[in-house]
Amino acid sequence: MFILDEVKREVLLIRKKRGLGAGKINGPGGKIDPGETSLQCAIRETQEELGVTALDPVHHGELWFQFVDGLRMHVDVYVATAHEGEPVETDEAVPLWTPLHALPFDEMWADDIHWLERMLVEREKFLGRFVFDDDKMLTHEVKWG
Ligand SMILES: Nc1nc2c([nH]c(=O)n2[C@H]2C[C@H](O)[C@@H](COP(=O)(O)OP(=O)(O)OP(=O)(O)O)O2)c(=O)[nH]1
Repeated sequence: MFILDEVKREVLLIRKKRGLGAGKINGPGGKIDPGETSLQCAIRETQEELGVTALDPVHHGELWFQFVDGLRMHVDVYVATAHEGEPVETDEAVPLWTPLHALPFDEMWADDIHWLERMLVEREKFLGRFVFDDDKMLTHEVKWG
């Protein structure tokens, strides 16, 4: 989930403290619970990780990851331009309001540089496919529109 402040031109990121991608900067998110939609999951994870409720999130993209060890992962990406509550640090994450022109790609997942800024600035929708060997991205392919 990427929450935007359109006036300040900032996005609410997190530094993740534990779980997959611990130490990395990312949008809030996590695994779908039984019976939940991906949208409900993204809203719940954002509440759990930051104490903030995203309002009217829009589905903006899909990430398909193939890891060489066989693991596959599918991630739905949402953008919200309104929210309730002020972000707080939790056991899971530190909130980071970040200018859209200064996204910290060197501390993010390796694929993010290929879609995140264009999605947030141009508000385009996308589909991304990536092959990873552990943390290292081997191939990337992004389709827009
Ligand atoms: N931006 C971006 N996000 C990614 C990438 N890979 C990846 O798993 N994510 C997201 C999807 C999830 O929101 C989050 C990983 O969460 P997870 O489901 O494995 O982990 P978690 O430990 O937080 O899960 P949970 O126990 O809270 O459900 O990171 C990536 O390459 N780029």
